[in-house]
Amino acid sequence: MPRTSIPDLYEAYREGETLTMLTAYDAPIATHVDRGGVDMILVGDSAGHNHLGYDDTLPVTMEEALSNTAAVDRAVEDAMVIADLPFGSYGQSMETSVENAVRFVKEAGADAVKIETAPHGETTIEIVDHLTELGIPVQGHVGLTPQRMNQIGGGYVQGRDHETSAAVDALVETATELEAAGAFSVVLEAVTEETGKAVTEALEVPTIGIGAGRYVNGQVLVITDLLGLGSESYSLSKQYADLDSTIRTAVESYVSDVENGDFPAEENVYDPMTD
Ligand SMILES: Nc1nc(=O)c2c([nH]1)NC[C@@H]1CN(c3ccc(C(=O)N[C@@H](CCC(=O)O)C(=O)O)cc3)CN21
Ligand SMILES: CC(C)C(=O)C(=O)O
Ligand SMILES: [Mg+2]
Repeated sequence: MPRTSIPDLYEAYREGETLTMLTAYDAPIATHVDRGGVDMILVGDSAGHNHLGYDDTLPVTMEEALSNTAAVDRAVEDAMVIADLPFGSYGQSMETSVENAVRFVKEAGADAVKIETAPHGETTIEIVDHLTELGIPVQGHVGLTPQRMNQIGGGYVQGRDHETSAAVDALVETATELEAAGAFSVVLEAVTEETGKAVTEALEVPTIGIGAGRYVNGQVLVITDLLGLGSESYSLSKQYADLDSTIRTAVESYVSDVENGDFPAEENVYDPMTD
């Protein structure tokens, strides 16, 4: 069975199914995310802080993002694999933007790419248009766009002052422009529920929310938040497991077993060769 395609996604969406997406940065986690049944796996540039130990997403390089995507690609059978284009890998010229996006498809096995767009960001909207024409499906991303954190200044909810504000109008217009440029769906990050609803109503393609309330067409979370693995807790998220304590307890038990001489035990020791 081939992986989930754009038509498969649209069919599920038309049938009223709420779409599911999670991030993954490596093969073992991607295996569980895939077999667990999500529609889309995003190899997020949130790997920066959640996988690679950086402070945020900005330092993530092409090579790191390609390596993460290839690892996820090798593990995934069913879900659509979307590569998040890292900061600086698109936007400086159409040529390098296309070249870099193509590498995710050709070298790393991505089925689609995702690009962040600032309010009315003409440059990235044009890139979405070009990539779509070349056969690379593009997911848009508006609202809080962490690659612009140096401008935004922190984890601030975007376009908060209700439907009347210019900020919300700009979000709706930008998402509409992304759809017109060919984006197959649009991620909405950290916006009020009213904004999420307004953008979703304005678009025909599905909206995927993270901290965008209930009236969107799909949800995405960062996998390490969901697993309780080395991340802060955010009110937009939900923690379904506590891997931090599971892993810490396992490591401490190993250390004390070795120190106490309880590991290796008899069953962990090889017998001599017998004839
Ligand atoms: N691991 C991880 N998971 C995430 O979900 C996540 C990140 N990292 N990094 C940044 C983005 C943006 N996120 C967030 C998180 C909280 C607010 C929030 O509650 N903002 C408050 C202000 C908080 C403040 O004063 O700093 C607001 O009212 O705008 C917004 C966006 C979560 N996101
Ligand atoms: C949170 C999602 C949408 C993302 O862009 C990421 O994980 O990098
Ligand atoms: Mg991202």
